[in-house]
Amino acid sequence: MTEDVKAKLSEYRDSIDNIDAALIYLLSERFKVTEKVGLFKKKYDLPPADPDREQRQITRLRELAKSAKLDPDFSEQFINFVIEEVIRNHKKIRKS
Ligand SMILES: C=C(O[C@@H]1C=C(C(=O)O)C=C[C@H]1O)C(=O)O
Repeated sequence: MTEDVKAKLSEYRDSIDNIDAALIYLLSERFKVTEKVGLFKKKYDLPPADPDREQRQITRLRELAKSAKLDPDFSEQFINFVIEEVIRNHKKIRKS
């Protein structure tokens, strides 16, 4: 690898590292809110999962992904992965 190639790759990776950090902070904020929702649902005896809400989120995010030139299938998989974890947490909160 030439020094130029190394420098360019390092520049791209610095940018990736910043984006990854932003994603972690954003996810952390999202999980802070969903924890509040979990406590709220426990208090008012609401079910941990809401499939209708999830379907609306998926539809919305698939549209957003298309306009952002991101693969809508990837976006759907990603949000399903996150929601799955949220529901797991809500079930734990409900039992606590
Ligand atoms: C956060 C909620 O609970 C669950 C988790 C969701 C999410 O992470 O976006 C969406 C719907 C629910 O299945 C909610 O009902 O709003």
